[in-house]
Amino acid sequence: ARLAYSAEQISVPVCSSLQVPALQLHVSKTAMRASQKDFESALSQVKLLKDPGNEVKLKLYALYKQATEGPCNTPKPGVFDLINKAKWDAWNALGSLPKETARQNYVDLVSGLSSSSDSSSQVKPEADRKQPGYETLVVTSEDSITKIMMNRPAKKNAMTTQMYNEIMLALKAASKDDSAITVLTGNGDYYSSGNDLSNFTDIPPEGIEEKAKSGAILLRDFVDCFIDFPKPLIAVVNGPAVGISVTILGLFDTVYASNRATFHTPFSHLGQSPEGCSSYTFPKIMGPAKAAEMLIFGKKLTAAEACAQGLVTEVFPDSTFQKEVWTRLKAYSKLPPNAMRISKQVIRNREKEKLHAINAEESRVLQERWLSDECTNAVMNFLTRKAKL
Ligand SMILES: CCCC/C=C/CC(=O)SCCNC(=O)CCNC(=O)[C@H](O)C(C)(C)COP(=O)(O)OP(=O)(O)OC[C@H]1O[C@@H](n2cnc3c(N)ncnc32)[C@H](O)[C@@H]1OP(=O)(O)O
Repeated sequence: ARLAYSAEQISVPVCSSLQVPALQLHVSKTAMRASQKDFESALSQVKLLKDPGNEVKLKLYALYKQATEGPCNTPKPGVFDLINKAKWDAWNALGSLPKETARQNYVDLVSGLSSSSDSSSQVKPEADRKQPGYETLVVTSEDSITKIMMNRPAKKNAMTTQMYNEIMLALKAASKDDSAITVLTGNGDYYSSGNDLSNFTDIPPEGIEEKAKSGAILLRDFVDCFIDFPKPLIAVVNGPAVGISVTILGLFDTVYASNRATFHTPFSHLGQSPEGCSSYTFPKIMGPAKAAEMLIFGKKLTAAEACAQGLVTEVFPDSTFQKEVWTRLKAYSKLPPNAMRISKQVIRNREKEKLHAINAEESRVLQERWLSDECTNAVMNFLTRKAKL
């Protein structure tokens, strides 16, 4: 019955009944002087508030009636007269609360609503809402959404070692914050061009084997964070996506893409092999033949193709992408957070152990690939391509 009330259905009777001349208030003289002015000002203030929701409106209605007429004195409406019954119930629940107390409670409630609506209407610029401590990301939390935005637009959001570490930190923080959903997206024209190939040039004194080993540990830890992430995780793919930024999409709950986005995993071209659990999630999502074309032959998919194959949830025109996606996400973020988390667990939990084992195996294989001539030559080709031009 509660869900059947629209804000409009409730607000008309509640607000119209608030428009009662102050002289009709029967209160004691001392209390009148002290709080009638406050009460009257609360009555005016309430009309300026943003819709506070049906529950609060019922409270306001009940306190108003109690303050002006005393305890509930009308017959109980019939069971099918849902709105009037809810209003009657709210008023009747106040029992014999004195009029003065009801009036004071009304004033306090309106004052609380005014201050909270004042602070929520002050929209701070993104720079002020930005969480500190990240150099390669912009992390913000609002409207129950934590947004993790990769922020190396000049490098097409290529993922450096620092960015992998910061994404892990941001995901761990988001898993514990009070947001309902978490979003990964990219700043600029790319979602991400995948692993930053210059990661391969930073060889420690212990040698290339050590580099491959630490890379495999980093990769495994990074992908584990996605496997274990407890809340709904949404990718907002604002542009082309390459390599690991594509493969981990199989671990997201929802993937929204601009029609400018493409999906490309050129592992063989780079002498490498699949990661991000894609060797398991891609065949499961799109069937083994389509998965092989992407993961072995590096076929680049358009957003529409990726959607047809189940990797992408929905594609939006680039011109309205941000507006449409964020409107939808804001609506989703208002759903009960525990229910969403539990639904995600029910959907994902039985696969977790398997995914961790697959991640470990893919990381082990890649560690060897990174030491191969095929990989070294491909990376050198990319890093020296401009010099050759
Ligand atoms: C430890 C975990 C390891 C996990 C392993 C994951 C595997 C993968 O992710 S494989 C995929 C690796 N990525 C690529 O192969 C993409 C390489 N980049 C490109 O092919 C092109 O840059 C592009 C097609 C993405 C964009 O081409 P476009 O001509 O439009 O722009 P550029 O001038 O090339 O790029 C601008 C700028 O950004 C640099 N850059 C872009 N992507 C990368 C990258 N992945 N690694 C390093 N640097 C990248 C590019 O060099 C340019 O830099 P400069 O302006 O300084 O020249």
